[in-house]
Order: sequence, then structure tokens, then C-alpha cells
Amino acid sequence: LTVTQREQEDDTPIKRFQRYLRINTAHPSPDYTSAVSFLQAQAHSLGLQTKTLHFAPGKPLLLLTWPGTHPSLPSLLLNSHLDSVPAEPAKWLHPPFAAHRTSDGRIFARGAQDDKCIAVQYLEAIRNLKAHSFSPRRTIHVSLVPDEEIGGLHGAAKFVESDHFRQLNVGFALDEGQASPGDEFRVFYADRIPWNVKIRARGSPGHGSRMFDSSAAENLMQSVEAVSRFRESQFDLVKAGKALNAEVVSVNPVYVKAGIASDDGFVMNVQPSEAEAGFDLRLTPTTDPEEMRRRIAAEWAPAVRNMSYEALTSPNYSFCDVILPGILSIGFKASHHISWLQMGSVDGDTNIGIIEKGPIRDDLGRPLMTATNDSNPWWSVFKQAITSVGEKLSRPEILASTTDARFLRQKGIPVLGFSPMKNTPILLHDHNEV
Ligand SMILES: CSCC[C@H](NC=O)C(=O)O
Ligand SMILES: [Zn+2]
Ligand SMILES: [Zn+2]
Repeated sequence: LTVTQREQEDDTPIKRFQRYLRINTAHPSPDYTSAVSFLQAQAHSLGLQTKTLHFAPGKPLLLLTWPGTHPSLPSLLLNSHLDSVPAEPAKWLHPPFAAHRTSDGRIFARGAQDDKCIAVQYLEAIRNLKAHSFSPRRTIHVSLVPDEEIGGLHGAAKFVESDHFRQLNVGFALDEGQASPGDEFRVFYADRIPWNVKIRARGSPGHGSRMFDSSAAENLMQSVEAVSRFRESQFDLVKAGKALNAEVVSVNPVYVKAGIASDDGFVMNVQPSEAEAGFDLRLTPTTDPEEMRRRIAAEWAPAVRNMSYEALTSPNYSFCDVILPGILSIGFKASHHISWLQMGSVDGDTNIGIIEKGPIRDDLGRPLMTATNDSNPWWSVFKQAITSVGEKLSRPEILASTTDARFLRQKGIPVLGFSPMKNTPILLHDHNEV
């Protein structure tokens, strides 16, 4: 092979994808610098304009622009995050940052699904369109943002508040979705709303041999059981086929902390005076946050049992509800409060599986969902684009997790979550992501 042939062989969409995957942008120390220079070079090879914005030191946001022939029309924004979650190399068949490609074409890499494939697909789509001398009417922007995996506070959250963003005049955006194990593509019109819930119990300490009521650990165990019952009630709806996975409230324990016992067995005879558990809780856009907080206060952390709780929305913590029994009672306004509409339910006593009657907004009037019907012209165009190439879409879904799309929706911009991977197992955040 000549050098040029070799270079050409090396410069295929797959190779470019592999090169991006080999840049380790996993937390806690993502190499944003290398990722941005790689993508910048790609953009220059495509003749796109590039701009790097900073909303926090060391956290670049790369913005690419393909000017349209009618730049006064609202623009399109294609968003993808630069960062990934960490990987445990020992649990992988191939190293997570080597982007090893097997003979059957699978590429093992952290970030392969979530969400470096999305950025590469945006760029390769632009490359194809340019190769066919296509000129878009509307200006197309691609944003490559930092810190999505840790809440987006220094990335998309700041970006949408910036003058720079306002000037982009975005009319519609695409962001990540999730792989589809079946033959139909999946599309997402809302994200769930994350709360970090910590419950704490206090009680008398004492000798490990003594039985007495209301120890901290006993209190916490009772609460954990209550959380568990609620979790089951939600999961049962999914199992019974009454709701999709993300149409219920999820709650999962993420840590439990108590005691001074050591696993060498030395001090395994002291009952702790404090015990704490942390939960990842996700509300749906139609969950009444007030009701959720009432449940937490009454059943999960009742002050009468010497318990307290903290329920924080991540990432901006602008809603904070901290109740310490007998000492302090503070309730701030929730940034994710919705104007609550009672809209019927699947089985009478829950608020699950609701068909909305109007747009669901938070208490600041900001939308939490994108319409997937004819009232949204972008939806029709999107659907048409899928069917025109002979593909199928499954019923639009709420994303179980939480992405930067929420910041755009809060600005009133319609956003669809779309990761075009069908017949693909869902491996985001998993070992052996391919
Ligand atoms: C709470 S904001 C964190 C966002 C993160 N996003 C992807 O996994 C998530 O946990 O859903
Ligand atoms: Zn992601
Ligand atoms: Zn992720």
C-alpha cells in the first residue's frame, strides 16, 4: 500500500470512532483537552466553524456550526456529551479505552453507546451530506459538552443560560437516547427528575448484646423496609405491563452508613447512635413532588422515630428540603415542582401511566416534556425521516435516566432523545459496553 492508501484506509468512519473512543474522558479526570482537539480537527476537515466556550476552568464546551442558507430561521442543535462514566478494566473482556474491534464488528469501549457514537454519527452525517453537496436551509450547530454524567452543572446547564446560546436561536434539538434491543428505534420525549435522598436515624447507643427499642439501626431498617415496599409497588406496575420502565418512580439504595465495627472483628459489639442511607430517586415528569416529599417525611424518615432527611435535586440543588426533628424545618422552593394536574391513573390509587392533558411544566413554568404529536412540527419531520428510510419507531418513551436534554426543554426548546442503535443490547454504564 502507498502511504496515501494507508492513510485512506485509516480514515474511515469506524476508525474515526475508534480514535475518539481511545481518548479517556471518563470521570473523575476526563481528558477533555484531547477530546476537544480531536473533534476540532474533525470539524475543520468538514469545513465547520468551531468555537470553544468555558463555563468553568478545565471544562471546555466545543460548538461546531454549519451555516444555513437561511440563517434567520431557528437553528438545529445536535448535542452530545464528551464525558463518560468510569470503567473497571478487570471486569472487561477487552480494555475499556482500547476500542478493540472483534471480527464480528463489535467495538468494546467505555462511551461506545453513551454517547460517543452520537457525536460521531452527527459528524459522519454532516460528512455525507456535504459529499452530496447538500446545503441546509437552517444553520446546524453541534454542541459537545462536558460533565453530563455528573449533572451538567458546568456544561449544558450554564450553556443554555449564556448569551452565546441565546444567539444560536435554537428551534429544535436532538440529544442522546438509549439503544434498542429490538428491531424498532427508540425515541425519548422527557427525562426523569433525579433526587438524591438521604435519610438519617438517631438512637441510643449501647452494648451490642442489649435489646432495646428505637436504636438508630433499627429505625433505619424500618425505613429501608418502607422504601422497599414503595419500590416494589412501582416495580410491580412495570412487571404487570401497566407502565413502561421510566413511567414509574424509581428508588434504589446507593449507600448505607452506620457504626464503628471493623471487619477484623475487633469492635463488633457497639450499637451505633447514628445510621444513614442514601437513595437514587427518579420522579417522572408527572410525579407530584409535594406528595413524594410527604411520603418521605411520613414513612421514610418520620420525625417521631427520631429521623431526618434531605431530598436534593441534582445537580443544582436549587430545591432543598431538610427536616431535622425538633431543631429545624426548612423548605425551599423546588426547581422541579410542576403545576400539578390530577389526571387519572392506571389503578385508582397511583399517579402512574398518565396521559397528559396539557404540557407538564415545573413551578417556574418551564416545560419538562416535548410533544410527540402533530402539535409539534419537529416531531412530524423526525418521524417522517425514520419512516422514509423504511425504519420503525417504537412508542415514544420517557428516558429512565437524566440527560442534558432537560436544560434545553426547560428553555422551551423541543428535544428528542435519539441514539440510533437497534438490535443492540442496552449497555450504557455497564461492563463491556459495545
Ligand atoms: C443527576 S444528573 C446525572 C445525570 C446522569 N446521566 C446519565 O447517566 C444520571 O444519573 O442520569
Ligand atoms: Zn449519556
Ligand atoms: Zn451516561
